[in-house]
Amino acid sequence: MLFHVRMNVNLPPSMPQEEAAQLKKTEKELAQRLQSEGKWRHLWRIAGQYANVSIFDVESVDELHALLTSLPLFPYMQIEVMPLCRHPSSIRNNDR
Ligand SMILES: O=C(O)CC1=CCC(=O)O1
Repeated sequence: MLFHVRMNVNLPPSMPQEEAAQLKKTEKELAQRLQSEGKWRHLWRIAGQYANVSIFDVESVDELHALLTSLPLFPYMQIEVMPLCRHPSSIRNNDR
C-alpha cells in the first residue's frame, strides 16, 4: 500500500542545540534504513519549509502508523497522510 505523507517539523526554539542535533541524527539513520528496505520510497524537502513529502510503501495502515510514530521527530511533527491507489492513466505498471 502506498501513502503520500507530508511532515511539517516544529522543533521548539527552546530545545538545546545538542538535543536537536541528536534527534535529527537518529531520524536520518532510521529514515535511511527504511529507504534502503524499500518502505520509505521517496523523501523530498519542500523548498523553503522545514517540511517534507514522502511516499511510503507498507503492508497496512497499522504498519504506517507504527513507522511514523517510531520516528524520533514524531513528537515535533504535524503529519498528514493520503492513501494512494493506481490512476487508470498511469503508465507505471510496477506501482501498486
Ligand atoms: O527534516 C525533515 O524533513 C524530517 C525528516 C524526516 C526524515 C529525516 O531524515 O528528516
